[in-house]
Amino acid sequence: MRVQSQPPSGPAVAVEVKNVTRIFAAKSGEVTALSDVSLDVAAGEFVSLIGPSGCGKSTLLRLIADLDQPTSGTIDVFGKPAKAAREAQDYGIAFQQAGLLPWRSVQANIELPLELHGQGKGARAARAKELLALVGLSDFAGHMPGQLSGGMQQRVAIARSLAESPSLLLMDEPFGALDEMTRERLQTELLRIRAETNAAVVFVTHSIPEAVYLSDRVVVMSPRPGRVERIIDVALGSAKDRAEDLREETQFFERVAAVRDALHIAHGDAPASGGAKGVDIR
Ligand SMILES: Nc1ncnc2c1ncn2[C@@H]1O[C@H](COP(=O)(O)OP(=O)(O)OP(=O)(O)O)[C@@H](O)[C@H]1O
Repeated sequence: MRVQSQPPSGPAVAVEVKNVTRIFAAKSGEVTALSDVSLDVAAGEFVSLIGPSGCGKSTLLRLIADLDQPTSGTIDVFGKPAKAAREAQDYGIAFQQAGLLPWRSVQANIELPLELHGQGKGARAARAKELLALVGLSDFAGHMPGQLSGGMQQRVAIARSLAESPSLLLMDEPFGALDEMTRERLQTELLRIRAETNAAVVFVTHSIPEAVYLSDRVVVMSPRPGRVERIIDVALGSAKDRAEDLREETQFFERVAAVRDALHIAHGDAPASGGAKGVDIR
């Protein structure tokens, strides 16, 4: 199976967000979604963004993906401006809705980015085969998306985001619409995929346990206008050393409590005094 790792000579920083502010024009006046946000994500690092609803998590991810532009500040991806990184296909994207084309088979969906970028039929099919194996769907290449469960569709979307071996994955609540069991299974699968690909990941979630289980660092954002309130170093080992039983360990609960307290402080509550709006503290 082909795996991708950051070349030793490549930049050590995957994403560099510097003093980014994003102000939207709305009917009721201006909305400051992000205010002076700075954040670095190292090559190969998994960073989650968590914070109350409307604090600008998706906005920040969209800015990194160059789907939107900051009002002020700069964003570099692997040392290039976000626009150049998008043009160079340096990252893959997966969102909450799998976003598969219903009239194309699973394999054809995975091949789509390769097809759009002119890769030949044989090479595309070989890559799709590797990716189907990576996400555990080898037997479903010929199925149509509508014949798959939500969790399977999400795995297809992840396979598609990995098609061009990106060194960076941008994921906006990719498991948000799934039941708890499927969600936990896919989290473990994502850890495995990441251990194999060594891609950096920026991951938006509302779930504290999900953020802790997956991440090297958890970025806690303040209510709108979103700022980086605190960064929690999870320090629970590398992706390949994490497994289901981690969820039962004392250290895991300690990190969950640390993120929860940081969210309460960001929200202006006393620590551990009730939930921050829009964040799942289960
Ligand atoms: N295109 C837009 N035009 C106007 N306002 C916008 C636009 N996009 C986002 N906003 C506003 O910016 C703020 C941040 O939105 P964003 O979707 O980034 O938050 P979020 O933290 O991802 O929220 P949630 O957790 O609910 O998904 C919100 O107040 C939202 O209404």
